[in-house]
Amino acid sequence: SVRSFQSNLHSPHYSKHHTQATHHMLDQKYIGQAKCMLQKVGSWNFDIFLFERLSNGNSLVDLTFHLFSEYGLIKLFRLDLLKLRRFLVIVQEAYHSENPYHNALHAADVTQAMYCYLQEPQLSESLTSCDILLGLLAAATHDLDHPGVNQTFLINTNHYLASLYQNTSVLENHHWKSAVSLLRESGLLSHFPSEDRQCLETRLGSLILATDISRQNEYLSEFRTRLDRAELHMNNSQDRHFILQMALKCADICNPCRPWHLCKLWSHKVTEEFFNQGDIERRLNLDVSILCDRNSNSVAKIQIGFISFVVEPLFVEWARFSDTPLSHVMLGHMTSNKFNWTHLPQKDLRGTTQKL
Ligand SMILES: Nc1ncnc2c1ncn2[C@@H]1O[C@@H]2COP(=O)(O)O[C@H]2[C@H]1O
Ligand SMILES: [Zn+2]
Repeated sequence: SVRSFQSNLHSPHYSKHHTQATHHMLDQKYIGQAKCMLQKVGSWNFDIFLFERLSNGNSLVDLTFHLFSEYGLIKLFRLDLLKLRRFLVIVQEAYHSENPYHNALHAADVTQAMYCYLQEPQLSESLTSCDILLGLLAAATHDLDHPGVNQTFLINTNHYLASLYQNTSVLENHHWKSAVSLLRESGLLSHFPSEDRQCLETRLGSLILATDISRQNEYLSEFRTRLDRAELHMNNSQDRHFILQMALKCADICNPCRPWHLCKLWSHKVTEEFFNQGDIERRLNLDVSILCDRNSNSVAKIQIGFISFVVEPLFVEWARFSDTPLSHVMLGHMTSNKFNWTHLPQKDLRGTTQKL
């Protein structure tokens, strides 16, 4: 179980005096434990931080590759194993490891959450293999080459991406276009008929663009309306695509719905990235963006606002659509995490990762 890996990690075997050979054996041991963790990849408690350390920083590659094989997508779409691995490696490397939050680990976390949602009865009973392929691809690539600053910053500093995409969904357009170039560069889908490839690239864009958080209200009111009118039919391909968009949106902001120790780590990472941007803005004499001022914000304050105004409204609708044990677990964590941010003493709010 996951617990036994954790205790292994603290075992006294790992001392400075080990030989090359013992290090190799330890590597093997970690790889074995990472493999073992993948047996529980569908668990909402999956500890992606632990998996990242056991897989030596390759969580996005290893996790996505595992899901592709588990779904039989490799055989079904006649994917070349080497091309697939190479594609996943260039995707992982195109994330900026120096970003505290928008790095390959966030992409791996979103992919794992997406997998959990794809397994929900409403989806698993209706999605086609093509839908699943797209859902996983979109999750893995949705923040590709993220610069660690937001759209406002790019606009205010006259970044070329802002003018290229005319100040609208600047980052999401860039993530999409980057994903498409890596797909083409890897040749992963080069054996597909060109209409199929075209369709896949377009749908990929529509999924990634849905993660633009500034457009959340549009997606949410459409979701609400269609739920009210019982208008979502999973045998309709457009409705399935809409649900994939909503699932990806949920996966992207699900970190406040994870168990407390995971939620806390993500919150500190995202805040660190916001505050870094604020520091740069201050240095450049720009207005410091609302959530980015470390002098007037705290992690807890940001989380309480984010949960109340962004996460809760989305997950409440999702739970209407997919009224399952998982949805209840997520809402339960969300509520108790919000309670913790509101009531726990300062010393219990710090984020820590245990070391190998
Ligand atoms: N725990 C969190 N607290 C505050 N903002 C968050 C949190 N998680 C995600 N976000 C924001 O939600 C956004 C979703 O899209 P992005 O991943 O581009 O960028 C994300 C952050 O800006
Ligand atoms: Zn994201």
